[in-house]
Amino acid sequence: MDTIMHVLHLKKKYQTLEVLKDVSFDVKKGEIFGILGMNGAGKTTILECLEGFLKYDEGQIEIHGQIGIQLQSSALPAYMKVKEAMKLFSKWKHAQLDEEIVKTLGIEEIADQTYRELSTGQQRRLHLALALMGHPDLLFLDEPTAGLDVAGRKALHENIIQCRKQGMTIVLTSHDMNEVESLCDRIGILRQGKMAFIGTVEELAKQLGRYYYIKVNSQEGEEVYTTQHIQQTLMQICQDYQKQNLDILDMTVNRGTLEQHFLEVARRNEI
Ligand SMILES: Nc1ncnc2c1ncn2[C@@H]1O[C@H](COP(=O)(O)OP(=O)(O)OP(=O)(O)O)[C@@H](O)[C@H]1O
Repeated sequence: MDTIMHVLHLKKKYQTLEVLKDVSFDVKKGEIFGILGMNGAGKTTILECLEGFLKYDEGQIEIHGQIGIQLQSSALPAYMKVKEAMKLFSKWKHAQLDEEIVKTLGIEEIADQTYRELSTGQQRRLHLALALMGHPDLLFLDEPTAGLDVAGRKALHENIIQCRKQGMTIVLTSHDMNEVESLCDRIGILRQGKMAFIGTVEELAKQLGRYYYIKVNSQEGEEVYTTQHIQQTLMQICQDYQKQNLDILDMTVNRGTLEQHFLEVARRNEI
């Protein structure tokens, strides 16, 4: 897969606070890349450097293609109507939005409303619509679904997946591990100013999943076992339940959740 963006040895300080110490990663064409990190890790700082809003101190950013940027909340004048914002951006970008996107984002229904009258979900859909104008190759989304309800989040996820289907590459930040798991092809975990992990969710699990978590349900209730030796433990559990005359009603085995793995990497002091 071709690379659409190279980030090499990026450094950024705010006065004396070294937020980005040495950040390097590549984004492949057509993928959804998630930047993860605890509060204050520097996710927005990276995005703003990539978007060209923020001057960085050292390093290189190479982008092959046109970029689309999602506005922050309350970025538009409160009394500007949605259709006026669409017109303004259309003039500015010399582009129209596809009918299909206007429809799926539900822009027509809110066209006559002012920005201040929009709900958080409607604002986010408008921000996405404006970012998509001009068909960018690379779309930057900073916590695109923060503050949305389940239905709003699901709808926006479908829009994001649709963008990828149309060939767009997406770089997003998120604190929602379910969102990351369902949307992102690869993730980068930021810790202490560096990328502590870059790869797929499965690769992260493989790297960290030294333990198996076994959940067993019987008429006595639920028990959870943790083991490094899966076959031995499964046999042992079956024997024990048989001995006690208990029926295993349901059993699941996994190697920990993305949230557990993320926290392990994001909080660790040493790589
Ligand atoms: N303009 C600024 N001046 C000084 N410090 C700043 C500025 N912007 C951000 N910071 C600091 O830089 C650090 C990284 O901030 P940033 O917003 O990039 O983190 P983040 O990972 O996006 O956090 P969150 O998950 O809370 O949104 C924080 O400690 C923040 O306080």
